[in-house]
Amino acid sequence: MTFTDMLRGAAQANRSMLCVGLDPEPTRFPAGLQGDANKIYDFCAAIVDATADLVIAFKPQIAYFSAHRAEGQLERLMEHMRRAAPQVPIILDAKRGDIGSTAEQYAKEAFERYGADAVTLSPFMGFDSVQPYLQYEGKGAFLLCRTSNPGGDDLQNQRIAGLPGEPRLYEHVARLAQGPWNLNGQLGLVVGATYPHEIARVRELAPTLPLLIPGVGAQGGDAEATVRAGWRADAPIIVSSSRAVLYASAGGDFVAAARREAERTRALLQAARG
Ligand SMILES: O=c1ccn([C@@H]2O[C@H](COP(=O)(O)O)[C@@H](O)[C@H]2O)c(=O)[nH]1
Repeated sequence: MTFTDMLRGAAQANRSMLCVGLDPEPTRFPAGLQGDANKIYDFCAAIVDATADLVIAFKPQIAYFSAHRAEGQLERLMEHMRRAAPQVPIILDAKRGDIGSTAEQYAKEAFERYGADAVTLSPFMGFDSVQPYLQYEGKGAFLLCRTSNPGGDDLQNQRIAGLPGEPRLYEHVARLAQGPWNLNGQLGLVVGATYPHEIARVRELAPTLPLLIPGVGAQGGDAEATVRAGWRADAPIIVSSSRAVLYASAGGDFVAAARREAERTRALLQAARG
């Protein structure tokens, strides 16, 4: 089964376009786990178990694990997600980008070591830095296109003078991903929920690609505008929220609170489809 098949299956089964992001920060854990980096697995597994029937995907962000020397816990968590929620695809948010020989190692890390179904990548180093990931049949790769942070303007919004029509860099990335770079239909794009106009533009240029859309919740992105701009019946969007779900409560009820916030966000997104 390919990553895209998994996405469609989870969207349908869970009636969802919500992705729960797993960004474990021990200082924000509830009492009993608080400050303890050895509890990263326990915290994340509890969130996974509470939300697995509500999501289209899970998105662990690798930095939150490696910063705490918790790669072993990430391996266990990936195994747990595959066992407890086999229908839900896992997007490893690693934002890799390097020369081909190094990219081969990063691809091996994402798909063989961690068993991710998809990975996030920076396209900045060009196609040969993306190609090694495409050797893994059925796996997905999301290219950063128009990111959710204000600094995304610095490069992504600049026009490329040498190209016909002087497209903005993010528009060029969207065209490449929809067209010549998408050799086996494995590519998707990352577009921030904080920029709904750009989501709409990316959707115009990349009508069939899955869009990974972080930025609702803690970053204040507009969930309804996001869906109106990006959702198409035949092209999934994966709207990701991390902190708003993970830290919905700092108390002993954090699991129930996370589920409530995931339910609330899922309902908001579904309702916006019109
Ligand atoms: O443009 C981007 C690309 C990736 N991210 C990642 O998504 C989550 C957002 O977390 P929240 O707590 O929901 O704000 C985080 O892992 C980022 O690294 C992004 O925010 N924007």
